[in-house]
Amino acid sequence: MNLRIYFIMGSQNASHDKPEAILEEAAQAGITAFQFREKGENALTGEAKLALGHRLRDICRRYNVLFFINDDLDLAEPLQADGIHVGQDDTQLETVRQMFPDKYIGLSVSSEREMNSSPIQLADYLGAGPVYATSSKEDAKQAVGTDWIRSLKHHYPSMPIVGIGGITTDNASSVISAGADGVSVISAITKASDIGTAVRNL
Ligand SMILES: Cc1ncc(COP(=O)(O)OP(=O)(O)O)c(N)n1
Ligand SMILES: Cc1ncsc1CCOP(=O)(O)O
Ligand SMILES: [Mg+2]
Repeated sequence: MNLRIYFIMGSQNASHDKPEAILEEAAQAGITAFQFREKGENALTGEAKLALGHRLRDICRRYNVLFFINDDLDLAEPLQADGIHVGQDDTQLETVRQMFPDKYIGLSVSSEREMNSSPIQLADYLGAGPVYATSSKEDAKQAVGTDWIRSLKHHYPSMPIVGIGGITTDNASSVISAGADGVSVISAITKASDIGTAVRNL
């Protein structure tokens, strides 16, 4: 499971181009994982969401990029997702693991309290953040900094961790130096003037 450059996007993040075009360019440039996160005020629902999911899934398959779905467990089978990402307010990790014993499952963990109350060993990786301030998530928690990655890695040395939130080509190396196995980004790619360069710099 290669989470080194983990790109997240839904149609709400693709203001200047089609999500398919953005993902194709990012995949060509070397992202290793992708999460379909269709969320927020103008997010697609129902058939339109599923159809976009299928198109993005196909791109990931062509480039050998891992395909994750965010929150919406109903998409996992129809889109033949490699994995699912859930947070603390989503379906409980125990339930997700029971439903999908063979898929990768990621869990968001933002604090010591969340860490202590989560069945961490049921996860395949942890999403740690927001590391820095972000404007891509309306209900984002307070930024936790790279110290949180250090602390999580200390408690779970063999659990893969990706940093998320406000990560850019300038600060990604600090996230990796703190112990993360990968960086997870939305705007560093969707808002880049040159997506290929952004991915390669990440
Ligand atoms: C890789 C990764 N890490 C963290 C998150 C955040 O998940 P969550 O806290 O459930 O928030 P939403 O993304 O659902 O708004 C993530 N999606 N991916
Ligand atoms: C989904 C999510 N979870 C925590 S921060 C965040 C948004 C990350 O977006 P960006 O990379 O643009 O800061
Ligand atoms: Mg969630």
